[in-house]
Amino acid sequence: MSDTPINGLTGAQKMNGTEEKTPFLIGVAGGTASGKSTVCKRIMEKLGQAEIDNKQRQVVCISQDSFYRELTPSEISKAARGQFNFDHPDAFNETLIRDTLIDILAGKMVQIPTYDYRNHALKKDEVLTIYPADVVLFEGILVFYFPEVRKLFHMKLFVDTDSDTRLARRVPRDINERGRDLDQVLNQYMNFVKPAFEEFCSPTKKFADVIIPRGADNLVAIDLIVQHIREILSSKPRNSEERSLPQVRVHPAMLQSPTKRVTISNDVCKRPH
Ligand SMILES: Nc1ncnc2c1ncn2[C@@H]1O[C@H](COP(=O)(O)OP(=O)(O)O)[C@@H](O)[C@H]1O
Ligand SMILES: Nc1ccn([C@@H]2O[C@H](COP(=O)(O)O)[C@@H](O)[C@H]2O)c(=O)n1
Repeated sequence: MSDTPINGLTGAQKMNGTEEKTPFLIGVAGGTASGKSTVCKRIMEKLGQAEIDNKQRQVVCISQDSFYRELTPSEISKAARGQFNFDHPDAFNETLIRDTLIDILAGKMVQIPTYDYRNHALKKDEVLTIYPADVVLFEGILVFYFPEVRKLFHMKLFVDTDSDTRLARRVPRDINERGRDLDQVLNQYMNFVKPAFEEFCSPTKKFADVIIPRGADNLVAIDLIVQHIREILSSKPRNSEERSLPQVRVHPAMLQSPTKRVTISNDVCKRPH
């Protein structure tokens, strides 16, 4: 990458006396079950990154769901009844998303928790360590919603899958993987997911540089994106030893964790169930 400033950051920044490379940050937005994480997974696979050890990876993927804010006891009981709006921007910790991405752009290693959809809470004892990489994919329903976050991306993708297909995928996924029953999934969808998609997510499509119709089925779009990433990677140093790992941002939720930390090292795009 050249040293031409992109989004206010330069390709190489001085940190603690060490030259740090700024990763190329790609935002991947789209409605629920549009295929965001599947698209990221395909990109990682095509780049031969899926099987590589976390520390050595040049491309990493992070989910916005790791940044759901902690709920109060009354919100947790609402969530258990399917009456909490997880699709509203207020459900996320915007400041932490921004600060974490800024650290990543500064070449720092960060630690983030994974998300437990069954208990509507962060898994404080399952930590995903994100080592400095050349390309970082950040995927989620509202990654383009917050202006302070949106402006950090070098490239913005929007996965555009029709809402019938998304609902048809969400129902079995939420029942099989997220511990929900059919009534709960449909009620939550009609009361919160669909209206919030229309109000908050869909309007962010206009910020995208590339819209990917049909998600992971769109092999042409994925190949074009992969080709672009290859060009970025070919201009970056290969040797991960050239990077230093000076500082770690630890997600505040993990500071309260009394249990041991598990570093998940080989998940392509961690979407816990
Ligand atoms: N192109 C596809 N064809 C069939 N099933 C798909 C496709 N893309 C995603 N899925 C399935 O749909 C569900 C949601 O996909 P996922 O990639 O997790 O979406 P998102 O990250 O946008 O929520 C998953 O069960 C996934 O396996
Ligand atoms: N406790 C939670 C947290 C989130 N959700 C739903 O997840 C969706 C976002 O994840 P995708 O993989 O579908 O992009 C979002 O639509 C929330 O409704 C949930 O149901 N419970």
